[in-house]
Amino acid sequence: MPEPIEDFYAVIPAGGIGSRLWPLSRAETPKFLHDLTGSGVSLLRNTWDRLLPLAGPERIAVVTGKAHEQKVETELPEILDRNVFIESDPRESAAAIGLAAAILQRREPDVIIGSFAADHHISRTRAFEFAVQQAVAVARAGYICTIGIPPTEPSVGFGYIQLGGELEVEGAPMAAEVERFVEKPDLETARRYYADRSFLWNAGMFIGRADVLLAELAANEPELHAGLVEIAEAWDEPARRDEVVARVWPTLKKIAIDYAVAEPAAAKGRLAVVPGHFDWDDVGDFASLAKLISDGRPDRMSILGQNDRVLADESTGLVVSQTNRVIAVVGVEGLIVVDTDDALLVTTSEHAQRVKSVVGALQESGRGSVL
Ligand SMILES: Nc1nc2c(ncn2[C@@H]2O[C@H](COP(=O)(O)OP(=O)(O)O[C@H]3O[C@H](CO)[C@@H](O)[C@H](O)[C@@H]3O)[C@@H](O)[C@H]2O)c(=O)[nH]1
Repeated sequence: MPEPIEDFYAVIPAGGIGSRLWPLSRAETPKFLHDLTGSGVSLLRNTWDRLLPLAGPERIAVVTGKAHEQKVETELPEILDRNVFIESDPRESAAAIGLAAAILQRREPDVIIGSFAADHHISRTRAFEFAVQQAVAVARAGYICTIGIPPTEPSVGFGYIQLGGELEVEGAPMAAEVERFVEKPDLETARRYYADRSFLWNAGMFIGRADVLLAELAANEPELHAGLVEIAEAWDEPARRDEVVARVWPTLKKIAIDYAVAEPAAAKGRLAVVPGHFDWDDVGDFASLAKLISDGRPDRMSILGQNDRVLADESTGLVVSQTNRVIAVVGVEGLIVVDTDDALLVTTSEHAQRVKSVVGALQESGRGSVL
């Protein structure tokens, strides 16, 4: 096991409702609070455990919404209070990660931070650790470093990283400059990038010196940066924090870090990448969840939950059972059934990405209580 990296802080932004996993993932209990892989613990807890050898328990921070504060602390009883950063409302990943960067940089001017999604599945953790160790070495050299995953399909759900020239950084033998970063291209572009072997998927991890990340944010989104710095200055003073947060946070622009930092940094030659040779899955929809838990047997029905109540005969796909109801599936391929107390979803693997639209429709039609 590696020794924790001295000047490193791991940040876990835990927000977003995982709308493609509705009705399993809800506003109250989003994806990161679920055990989707049968490991016995939530994805958030898995993320914490994975980061522990790299950062140590006192140097992992979580950025999350007010509504999830209690649950996060139950999942991570050893997290220090000073490392839980609560947002009054979600303002997307640039604000969430930027807030952590601004607070931590004020406390420790030269700190290197790594941001890691709360809801991904990763196996072969030694290879993950090696990638992060290399990314930290690259960050010390002044770059913002991403981790790139070899694509397996032309997905439109990921950012794409085009590899540039090799980087000469000690401790990072596989690092390269990023020629171009393109967040979630359209299908035609994704197909082109997939066919071109110089592109990797962005794994959604950003490692950089906090001051470098903040400088990039200041250059591209000056008002967002100024607001975050104002909040960070008051954060560790309880008497001022509430007033400043209440006044400034709601004014901050909602934008993903991929647009606010990664794309522009790549255009200026300040973004780097280390390939990740570990198994990585963002468990973004039910089709990928079905694949993940199929145990290498796509010819069978995967079952999550009360599996003694599910009868599957010559069927493939996924049944998620959260009720006492018996579910029988006969002779259907690629079926997805998600049964919860107040909502039932039926779709197919092929259409799993479209589940997100149900969430929008429920919101618009005033039936948001089941979200
Ligand atoms: N605290 C907090 N966290 C947030 C918020 N919005 C998003 N996050 C967190 O930020 C991370 C990224 O989430 P998204 O911004 O929804 O990104 P995405 O659609 O999953 O795409 C990102 O990840 C892909 C890999 O899964 C990348 O391929 C892509 O380029 C991008 O970085 C996740 O950990 C999510 O929980 C927020 O308002 N508050």
